[in-house]
Amino acid sequence: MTRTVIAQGTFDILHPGHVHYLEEAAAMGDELAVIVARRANVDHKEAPICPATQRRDVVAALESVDEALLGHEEDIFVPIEEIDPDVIALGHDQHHDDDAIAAELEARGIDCEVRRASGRESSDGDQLLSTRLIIDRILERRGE
Ligand SMILES: Cc1cc2nc3c(=O)[nH]c(=O)nc-3n(C[C@H](O)[C@H](O)[C@H](O)COP(=O)(O)O)c2cc1C
Ligand SMILES: Nc1ncnc2c1ncn2[C@@H]1O[C@H](COP(=O)(O)OP(=O)(O)OP(=O)(O)O)[C@@H](O)[C@H]1O
Repeated sequence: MTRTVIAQGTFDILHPGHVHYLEEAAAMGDELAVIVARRANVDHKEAPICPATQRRDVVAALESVDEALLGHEEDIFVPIEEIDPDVIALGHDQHHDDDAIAAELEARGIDCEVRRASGRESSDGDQLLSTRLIIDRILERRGE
């Protein structure tokens, strides 16, 4: 039986931390589907710069990704109900609570494991492994 894994995030400006996360998530099963967050749901940090369709299309082009789709505007569990995954791979720093997600899955009758991926650190101390760091560097270099 094919094991489907779900990963999710904003993926505004891609960097090797995203590549690491999605490769690790893909290795948790046979097929990886990635839910790309809608701008309206990115409320815990600055809103993304790139449009949602652009973020989805770039994620879809990665080798580890079988499918990338736009998230639901109001109910983040709707795509999960449709895909019915075997594993949800949370990112190492995603603010979601593992137990709360597991409880909601159970309440909706979705039999799915919740796992946490690992974080990738800069190998030479110089890499910019977060979208925020990349944007901060751009603003610094352009003298904003
Ligand atoms: C299981 C799961 C499903 C999600 N589904 C959606 C969704 O359908 N639509 C959406 O806009 N965001 C969805 N999200 C939320 C975003 O993917 C994301 O966590 C957040 O909005 C962006 O923050 P981040 O990139 O720091 O994780 C989901 C998150 C989780 C954990
Ligand atoms: N360095 C990293 N190592 C492993 N996973 C990462 C890394 N950076 C981001 N991710 C994961 O990628 C997914 C999408 O992350 P997101 O788009 O929020 O990127 P980000 O670079 O962390 O953004 P920001 O700097 O704005 O918080 C999340 O699940 C996150 O945990």
